[in-house]
Amino acid sequence: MNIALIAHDKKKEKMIDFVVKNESYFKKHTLFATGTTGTKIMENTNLTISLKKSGPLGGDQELGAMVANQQLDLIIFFRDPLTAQPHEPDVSALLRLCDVYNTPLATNERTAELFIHHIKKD
Ligand SMILES: O=C(CO)COP(=O)(O)O
Repeated sequence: MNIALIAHDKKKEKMIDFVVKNESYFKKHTLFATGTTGTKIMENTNLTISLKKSGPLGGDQELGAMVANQQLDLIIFFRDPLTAQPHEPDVSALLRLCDVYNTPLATNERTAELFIHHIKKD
C-alpha cells in the first residue's frame, strides 16, 4: 500500500513512537510524508520515505493531489487539535479530499492502530 504519514509539531514525538513501534509493518509499504515529519521518522528508523514539502509550505496540498489521483491507500495524520495552524485551509482541503475519494484517514493513534492491523488493499 501507499501510506502517507503526517504529524503536526506537538504530535511528532507520538508519530515517531508509533512508527518505531510498528516499523516492521511500515517496512512492507511505500511511504510518503510531509517534509519535517518524514525527515524525523527517517532519523529515528531505517525506513525510506518519499518526502513532500513541509506542511505549511504546501506538503498537505501535495499529498492532497495524490489522494485526488487515487495514489494513496491510507493516510495517518496526527493532527494537533489544540493549536491553530497557519495552513489550516490546506489541512482542511486534505481531509476533505479523503472523504471525496473514500480514502482511509486516521487522525489519532488508536485509529491508526486499528487501520494498520485491519486494512488490506482491495
Ligand atoms: O504541517 C503539517 C501538516 O499539516 C506537517 O508538516 P511537517 O511534517 O513538514 O511539519
